[in-house]
Amino acid sequence: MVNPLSEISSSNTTPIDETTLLEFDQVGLEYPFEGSMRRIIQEISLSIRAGEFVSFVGPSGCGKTSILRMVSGLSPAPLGEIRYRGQKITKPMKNIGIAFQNPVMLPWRNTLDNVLLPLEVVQPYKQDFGRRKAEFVKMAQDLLTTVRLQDFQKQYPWQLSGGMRQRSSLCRALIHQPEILLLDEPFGALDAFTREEMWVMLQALWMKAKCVSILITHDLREAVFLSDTVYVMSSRPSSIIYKVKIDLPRPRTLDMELSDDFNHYFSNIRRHIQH
Ligand SMILES: Nc1ncnc2c1ncn2[C@@H]1O[C@H](COP(=O)(O)OP(=O)(O)OP(=O)(O)O)[C@@H](O)[C@H]1O
Repeated sequence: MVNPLSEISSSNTTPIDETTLLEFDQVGLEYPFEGSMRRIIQEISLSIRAGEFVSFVGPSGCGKTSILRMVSGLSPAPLGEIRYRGQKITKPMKNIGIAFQNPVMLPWRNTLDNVLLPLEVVQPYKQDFGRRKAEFVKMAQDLLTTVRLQDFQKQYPWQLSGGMRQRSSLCRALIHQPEILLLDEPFGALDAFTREEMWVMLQALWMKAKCVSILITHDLREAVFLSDTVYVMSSRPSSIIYKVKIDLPRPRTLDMELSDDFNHYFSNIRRHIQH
């Protein structure tokens, strides 16, 4: 059985940089609703280490997607602050990768060219694109190989399955080596078998990229499988009601889902959500 103290220990099996990359300091959120302001997030304070994989789970409408928007800087935190390397996030961040539930790929570009796209538009890669193209193609091919799409580089999005498109979009989100990867229910549209395959591939990508990953998901097994830390949010106005460190060794395998430890984590998280 899992030692219950592991839930408050800082043990982690992934060799990563221990420095804090992101800090949430009394972050709150409200939106206008029917003529007044409605509180969505009451207060969240937490910190995320460089290279950590965290998930947020909680009831619909508690503000999970809004957390990603605040971290991205597209909608900076209106109450309290989120700091990246000690600096308050006030504008869109440059070094993030994003993957959503429905990957948008350009239909006139093949898989390889879709993955390369960020390097054509994001500095400092953009200015060097012509000169370093062979190196960039190699980077894209390495990512595609990690998700077993090495034989589909020349296919167009409409020639790929939903799972393949999502794998390509994860490669595209990581090609510019972001420090933070934001994942908003990336596998929500996939069937259960494909989704589990995607967990394994995302884990492989993340272990190579060593970036912070923040996953929003309704799938508690997905959160346990992938995360170093799972945060459970209450309903609106929300706060963090439970934090658990997932002390399973990496790389995790799908067989681990059957283990007592895995199920202990899963049922504890589910119990806190039901509360
Ligand atoms: N731009 C906005 N203006 C007003 N209200 C908003 C805005 N964006 C989100 N909301 C409201 O804030 C609340 C939280 O939205 P958010 O999408 O962050 O929740 P969520 O936890 O991700 O939900 P779900 O699990 O259903 O995707 C919802 O009630 C939503 O209607």
